[in-house]
Amino acid sequence: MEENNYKGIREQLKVSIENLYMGDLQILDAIEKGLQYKPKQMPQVGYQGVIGSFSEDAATRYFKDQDASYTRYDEFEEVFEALVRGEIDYGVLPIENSYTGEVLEVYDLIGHYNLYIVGEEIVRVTHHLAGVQGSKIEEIEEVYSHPQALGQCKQYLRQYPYIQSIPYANTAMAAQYIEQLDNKHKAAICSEKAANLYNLSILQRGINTKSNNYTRFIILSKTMQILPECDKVSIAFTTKHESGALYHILAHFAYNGLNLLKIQSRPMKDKSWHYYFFVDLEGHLEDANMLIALGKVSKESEYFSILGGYRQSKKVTY
Ligand SMILES: O=C(O)C(=O)C[C@]1(C(=O)O)C=C[C@@H](O)C=C1
Repeated sequence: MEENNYKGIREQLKVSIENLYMGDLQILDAIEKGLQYKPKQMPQVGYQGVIGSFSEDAATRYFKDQDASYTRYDEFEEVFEALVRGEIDYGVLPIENSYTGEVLEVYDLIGHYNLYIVGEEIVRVTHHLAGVQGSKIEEIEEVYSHPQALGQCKQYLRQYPYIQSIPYANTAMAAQYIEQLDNKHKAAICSEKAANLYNLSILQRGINTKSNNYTRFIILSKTMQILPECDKVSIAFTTKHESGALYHILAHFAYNGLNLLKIQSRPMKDKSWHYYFFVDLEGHLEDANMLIALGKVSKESEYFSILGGYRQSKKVTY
């Protein structure tokens, strides 16, 4: 009598997913490693700016239940470098604001460094105009802040066309600089915490154009770390330069019932008019439909990388 080789649907599904990743099995290995990760006690966390920045706010909110220690860096790229060196376990970086949009430098750095997104935190961003003690709005000639913050307060600043907006590395670093300058003609746009810490007086509160002003921060790590409740997946890929290439890739998300949350393109710096696509999808890296779609996309794209699976940030309630 002939033997029945029926393996069961689950077993067959596993084999067909494995076949889909043939030649790219390291992708499945990285996911499996990510699923086995155990949260580290007392992590070292890095962010750009100084205390009082929105990045510090995002970092301390995200790691509030862990006994984390924090290291500050002057530039976004220094946070990436510290992660690669193993100096910190996590880096917290702004990626997108609800009003001014993407922090493009951070997208470009994600494309350049092989790091993973392991979480995200959305924070409410309220900006204040702050000057040295005794200064008055009418006397301000220059205002310093991060370009994103200047953009988020543009409407307010338009009332004072004689005030020059000067880009600075970070909102709280701008506040610290104003304290050092001790000049009543210069001001910073920063958080209330930064104004208090750097001994500035708030000349005008809440100057952001939209009161519902939020910035989404990502948490980066050297390894994939997938929590059980993960409901968001980020990937990066490049397509062939031919008709329908992106359309065909996006079709895999539609056919597998995946909701696309965001798509962003960025130029490949060493290949003119070619682009990296960064895509966020709703779902879990353990789901069969997700693995099938990503397996197909990896086969059809010239470059493909899973940036991570993580939990979507909770709604901001403060
Ligand atoms: O963290 C800070 O305070 C920053 O200056 C950075 C940053 C950003 O790059 O988006 C963070 C949040 C706000 O959107 C404005 C500026």
